[in-house]
Amino acid sequence: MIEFRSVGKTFDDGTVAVRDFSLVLPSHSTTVLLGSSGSGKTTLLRMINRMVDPTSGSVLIDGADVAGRRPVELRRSIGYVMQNSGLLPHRTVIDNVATVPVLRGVRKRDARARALELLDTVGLDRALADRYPSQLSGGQQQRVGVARGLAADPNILLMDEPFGAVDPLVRAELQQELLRLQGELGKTVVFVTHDVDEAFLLADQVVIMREGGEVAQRGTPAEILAGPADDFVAGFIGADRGSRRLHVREVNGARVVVDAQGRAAGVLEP
Ligand SMILES: Nc1ncnc2c1ncn2[C@@H]1O[C@H](COP(=O)(O)OP(=O)(O)OP(=O)(O)O)[C@@H](O)[C@H]1O
Repeated sequence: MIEFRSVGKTFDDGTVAVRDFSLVLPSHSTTVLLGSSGSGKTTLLRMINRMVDPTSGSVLIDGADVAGRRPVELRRSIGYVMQNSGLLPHRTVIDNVATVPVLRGVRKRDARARALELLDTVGLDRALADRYPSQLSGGQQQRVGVARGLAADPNILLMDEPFGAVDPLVRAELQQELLRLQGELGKTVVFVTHDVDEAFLLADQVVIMREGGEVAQRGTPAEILAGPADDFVAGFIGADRGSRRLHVREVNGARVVVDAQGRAAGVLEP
């Protein structure tokens, strides 16, 4: 379990990124921080592995304050996947995946063998292992990024807009892959995005954020859809535009669910 207790962050230049943020993130589930640019999502994510230290309050992992952990050691024990995969350009795919385990003392041969297994896990062909990142597509690079995030077998996986830079089709594929992986591995995933559909698809818990790290609403996707807390949330998730309203239409005796544009979304079971 990860817990933010009245956390604040004011950067050296006086920017208040987060005022007072509290949240519990249950283990083995996915929490999505959803909000527009500058709402403090990345800052909060990075507090978990001490890439950023809060200026007030504390962050706890399984009840222990991360302030008591050595940052480098903590960072290597937590998976981190970012938007542009963050791969080392002069290292091959397999070396990129094996880097952290080697730094943690795993023998190189063992780390490479495990890295090959991880390529399978994220749905990448082992034939790509000796390529350099620039020789991969964007979607393949992101998969390598996920494999690298999983390499140290962390309990916690931090994902900062990991699929933001790939085209919509590949993005949808990566989202499905993450759902499958999460079903198998059951990590504690913290996922940052400003894409509402992505958030609702992946999250067990969604946290909708306003500027300054203020929580506008927290709940399951169904709870938020069923009852947006205010106009800000309704606007953010598109409820006010009716774009998430589904209707039932009778077609040849069957009840078909259609979206705001009249597109068929599915059939209601009798
Ligand atoms: N190192 C820094 N120094 C000063 N201000 C910063 C620093 N890092 C972030 N900020 C500011 O803190 C605020 C929150 O930034 P943060 O990156 O956490 O937002 P975000 O919600 O992740 O945004 P995005 O979706 O654009 O990544 C912004 O106003 C940003 O400009």
